[in-house]
Amino acid sequence: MARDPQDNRDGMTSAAFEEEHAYVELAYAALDGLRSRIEESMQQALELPRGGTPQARLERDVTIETSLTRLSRLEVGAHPLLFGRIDLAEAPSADDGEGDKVQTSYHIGRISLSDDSGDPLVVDWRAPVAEAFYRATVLHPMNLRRRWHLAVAQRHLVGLEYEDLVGSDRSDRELVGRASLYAALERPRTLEMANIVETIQADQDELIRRPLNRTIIIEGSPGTGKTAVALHRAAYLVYTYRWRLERQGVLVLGPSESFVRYVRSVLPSLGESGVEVRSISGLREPRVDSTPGVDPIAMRLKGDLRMSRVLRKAVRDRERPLKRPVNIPFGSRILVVSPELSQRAVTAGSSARGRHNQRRKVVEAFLARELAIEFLRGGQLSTSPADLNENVINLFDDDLDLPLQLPEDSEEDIIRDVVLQLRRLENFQRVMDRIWPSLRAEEFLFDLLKHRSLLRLAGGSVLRDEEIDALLLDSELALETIQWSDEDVVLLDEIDALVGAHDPKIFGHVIVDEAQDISPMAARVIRRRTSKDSLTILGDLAQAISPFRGRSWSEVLSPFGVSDFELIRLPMNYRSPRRLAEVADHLRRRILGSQALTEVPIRTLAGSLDTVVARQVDLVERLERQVQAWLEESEGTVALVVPDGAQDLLQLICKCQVDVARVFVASVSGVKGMEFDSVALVGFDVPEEGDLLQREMYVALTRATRSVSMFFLNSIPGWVESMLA
Ligand SMILES: Nc1ncnc2c1ncn2[C@@H]1O[C@H](COP(=O)(O)OP(=O)(O)OP(=O)(O)O)[C@@H](O)[C@H]1O
Repeated sequence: MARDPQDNRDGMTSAAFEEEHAYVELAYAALDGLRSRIEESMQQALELPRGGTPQARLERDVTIETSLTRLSRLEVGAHPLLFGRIDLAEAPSADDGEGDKVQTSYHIGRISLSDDSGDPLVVDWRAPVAEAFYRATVLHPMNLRRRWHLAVAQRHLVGLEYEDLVGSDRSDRELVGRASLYAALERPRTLEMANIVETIQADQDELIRRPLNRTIIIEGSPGTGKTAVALHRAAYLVYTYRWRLERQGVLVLGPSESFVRYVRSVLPSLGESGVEVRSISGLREPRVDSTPGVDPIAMRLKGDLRMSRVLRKAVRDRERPLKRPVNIPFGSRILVVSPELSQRAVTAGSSARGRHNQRRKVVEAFLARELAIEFLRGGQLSTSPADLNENVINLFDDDLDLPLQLPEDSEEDIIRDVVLQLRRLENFQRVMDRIWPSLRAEEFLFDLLKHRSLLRLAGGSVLRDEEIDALLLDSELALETIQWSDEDVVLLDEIDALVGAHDPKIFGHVIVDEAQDISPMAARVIRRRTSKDSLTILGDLAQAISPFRGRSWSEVLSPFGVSDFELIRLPMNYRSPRRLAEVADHLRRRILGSQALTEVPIRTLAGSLDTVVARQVDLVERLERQVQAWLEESEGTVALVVPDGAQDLLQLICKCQVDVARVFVASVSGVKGMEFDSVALVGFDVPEEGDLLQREMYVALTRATRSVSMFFLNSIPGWVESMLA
């Protein structure tokens, strides 16, 4: 990185600086001008008289709609409008029109802007021309002579630097915009992730700009920028394939609601609103409040692919003929639904197309028609006093508009009339509910998980007895008060699909972050929302902490129905300071064994890691002191993390009196994918290293950008001591 040769010591008065300073002002003035022109035309449309021809009304609505969309695309908030400039080595030939101005340098920014004559003032970072800004290296200069990095704050240029790409002897692995990158990496964190658009590195850019209709897996250890790549790729795809993705949209999936909150401001800060960011359980419509599961056995079972067979069978079990005949009083007659008739109705439903709830109509039509034919043949005359009573009521029931048989009516007319009346009859619907009920996922799952007999009927051939026991809900629970788990919501979504309750939205591209823990059943939730083979999957097998940990990428991917994918590794760690990277590397090798590859930590900060033994009685106080010290040391954030399942400990440390705007308290699953300046790991004291605890420790420890303290409640386990030695 070099400064402009004419720079004086503070670099503020050089000719280049002045020139860029003026350019930044010009670009902001153009942005303001464009915004006020759009606002003006929208205002004019709003002031038009309300009435007018339908054509005029339509035009006005379109003007308002387009103005609002254009304004939202020009929204850069407090972020710099532009941050880079590229100078071309050779000007492109101007063969597309005589007298065209040949552009030899471009400014790169968050959005595209042109001057009054239509020449680009700022080029959107996602446009093809901007690619060289991120990717050019000395070995592959991509026709760049020089690359500039502009630091802009509050609409003014405050710093300027450049790199020469020709005539320099730097190696190809050079970081792009080193000074800006380091400044970004060293800044204190907030509880919301920041975008990296100004400092995207070449290998990240290459992944961000991969074409749409592919499945790629991006793996990398913690801090290699997977989430950053995921979000910038979403913004890139929406921009580049706008005409295809405008309606369908792009979906980014994260591991939890806290993760969704953590990343939610990145896409708006990139000026992109066409991307939905959700957790998997947050995908289902209508939304169900759910919490992460606590019982690993039930969690594993509910995520197991066998559940799709159990649920399919459970739905079929609700499509069942009557065991005994049922009488339906109808006028002065009794129509009998025999087991044999109900069986034929079920068979008609089973062989029809569509899903369970839609096929109910077929069953209903079949049954009503058969009964109407019976009616035509005379049915049975009612004799029982109860029936007669009901018949009398039926006869005077306004709703029952009994078919009046006129001589000219054809048999078909009469049948049609009877069918209509039967369908409105409560007794008839009651029979329908017995043989082919209309199913709602919540009630259906609640019934299934509450009754051993139903579970055994549905799952007896694929689940063992102890597995059925593990799935059973507490018999005291009521549907109105049940707390669904995230895994239950995955099952609800499967049931929706089986019964045809809600048709899920299909996205043009789906990006799945932290995919290592996606259960096979959750993969089906995603697959139902994905257009074929247009997926970006990101994750790290060493960070798998769910009951499905220990799988290979092929195993993770198989329930997605994708067999053709490319696996790419991100090579650099942008998060961990040296000491933490070293310990993390050690843990990674213990978890993955010989397959563990090491990423290059690029930060120079040493960082710190210490251990504390605290007794339960003074744990809260000691944590508070540590948190206070960290908060005074830097403006950043702190996380207090306990192992998953340590509910009591979590409740205890929630008592810490801390600044909630900067301190986050959670178990390991709740901090997956997130980042904090300092992290306290609390209660990881297991004498023997277990696979799960090591993985959880790995996830928790690698959240920190500066310091980690491990608080043990008994003593420092030997395996931890030897690892830290
Ligand atoms: N090119 C870059 N410029 C500036 N910051 C970067 C860049 N790449 C990554 N970072 C920063 O590095 C940190 C780690 O990135 P990110 O959270 O995307 O990593 P990750 O691979 O998803 O980690 P994990 O596996 O732990 O979820 C973030 O603060 C991110 O902003």
